[in-house]
Amino acid sequence: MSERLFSAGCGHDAPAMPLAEALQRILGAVGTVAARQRLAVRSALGRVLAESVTAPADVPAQDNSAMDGYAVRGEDRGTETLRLVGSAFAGHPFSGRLGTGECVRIMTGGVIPAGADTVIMQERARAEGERVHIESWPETGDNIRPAGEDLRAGETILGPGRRLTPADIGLLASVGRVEVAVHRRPRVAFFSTGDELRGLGEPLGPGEIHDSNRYTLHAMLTRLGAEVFDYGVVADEPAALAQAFRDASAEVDAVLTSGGVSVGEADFIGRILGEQGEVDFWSIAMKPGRPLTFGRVGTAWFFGLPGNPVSVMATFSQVVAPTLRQLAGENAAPPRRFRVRCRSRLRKKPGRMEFQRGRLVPGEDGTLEVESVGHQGSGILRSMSLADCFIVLPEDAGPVAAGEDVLVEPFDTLLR
Ligand SMILES: Nc1nc2c(c(=O)[nH]1)N[C@H]1C(S)=C(S)[C@@H](COP(=O)(O)OP(=O)(O)OC[C@H]3O[C@@H](n4cnc5c(N)ncnc54)[C@H](O)[C@@H]3O)O[C@H]1N2
Ligand code: MOO
Ligand SMILES: [Mg+2]
Repeated sequence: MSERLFSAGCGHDAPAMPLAEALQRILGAVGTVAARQRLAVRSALGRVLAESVTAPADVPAQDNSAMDGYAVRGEDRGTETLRLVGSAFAGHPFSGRLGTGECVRIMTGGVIPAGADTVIMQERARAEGERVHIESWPETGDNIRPAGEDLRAGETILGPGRRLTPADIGLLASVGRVEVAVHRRPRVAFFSTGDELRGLGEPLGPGEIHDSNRYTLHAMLTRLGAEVFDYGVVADEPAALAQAFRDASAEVDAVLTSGGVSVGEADFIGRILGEQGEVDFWSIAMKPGRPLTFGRVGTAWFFGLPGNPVSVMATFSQVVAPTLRQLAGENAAPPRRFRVRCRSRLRKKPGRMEFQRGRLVPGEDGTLEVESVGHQGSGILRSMSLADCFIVLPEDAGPVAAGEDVLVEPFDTLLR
């Protein structure tokens, strides 16, 4: 742990840190999981590439036909009848060379025979045995997909830090890649804290609730491709929490908890983190999510997420996800935010950057607009379920009147 990281911002009287500053601090401290492994291309979906991949040859390797029809010579343009001299089906090239007045039957994907430079689609021609009558000539060069049109030999097609998408998997296959080097997945342990929490299938006593945060966390971690270690529910008891901190931090890159980070008499996370590890900051100027706590325990990074279910999701998406993406070696872009008209009136007090839950809708003229999903309390998990974007309101902003522009951040695959 660097001196710099833990030299400032600690203590329960420190002011809430702006989100951007907190992120910069964390990302500056957290490196990348160095270990790599080689995986079969088929198994690499969602993994982060740890090498640069170049195309060993042009794709497609040869000029080929975009249509079923006849390969011809542009010089013969205007000739009404051509002589059929062979065929070029996909996988079965024509081995000869086209002479004056000749054509070759060709199928989509068939290699353009030597001498040919144009394909006439079969709807524009009529064959009678060896004679092919051309009804209308295209421009010379039409209906040909040139070699290297998709990829050029030597061209970098994917770079380190790329999280592989389905298209990338296909692209790798298209250049004949069998295996790729990827980063090891980040290992993340997590547990819920709270005497009131009951597991699924257990009846609820007075004042008890079902533990939902552990399920949301598991789901979001799964979307990020983390290797997860679920340590269950831990009671609001310092000794039990201290033990859980020790158990969970062994051999993982990060530990996440939910609950117990505020100032209540059963909120022990900050204290235990201080005893078992180090606290960097414990308050962030974001709503929901103010008491987000960050530090280090053993060799793992620690994130104490607030207990409120929406606070868990908001802090995870804004702070934990970028951190885990970086740990995983991903070259992640900052969140994409767009300015759109807001249909709803929004309550907001200056002080914290807010992540209100919204839904994107087409306006009267089809332009994008956003509306609030309603109740914005940080205990209203339904607001996340109904939403498809965050309405991002800056720290110093006040209320928003209906019809004003706001910034929206559409949910990506982490939250959808
Ligand atoms: N006097 C103050 N009180 C509070 C402040 C404050 O600044 N001063 N901040 C509020 C804010 S903002 C938040 S956010 C919460 C954070 O609370 P904790 O992280 O201490 O979480 P808990 O007190 O343990 O629980 C809060 C809330 O969430 C429910 N919860 C907890 N875990 C789960 C779970 N796994 N699944 C579902 N729901 C869970 C819990 O029952 C509570 O209702 O503090 C405010 N208070
Ligand atoms: O900061 Mo808290 O998450 O608003 O309820
Ligand atoms: Mg509390």
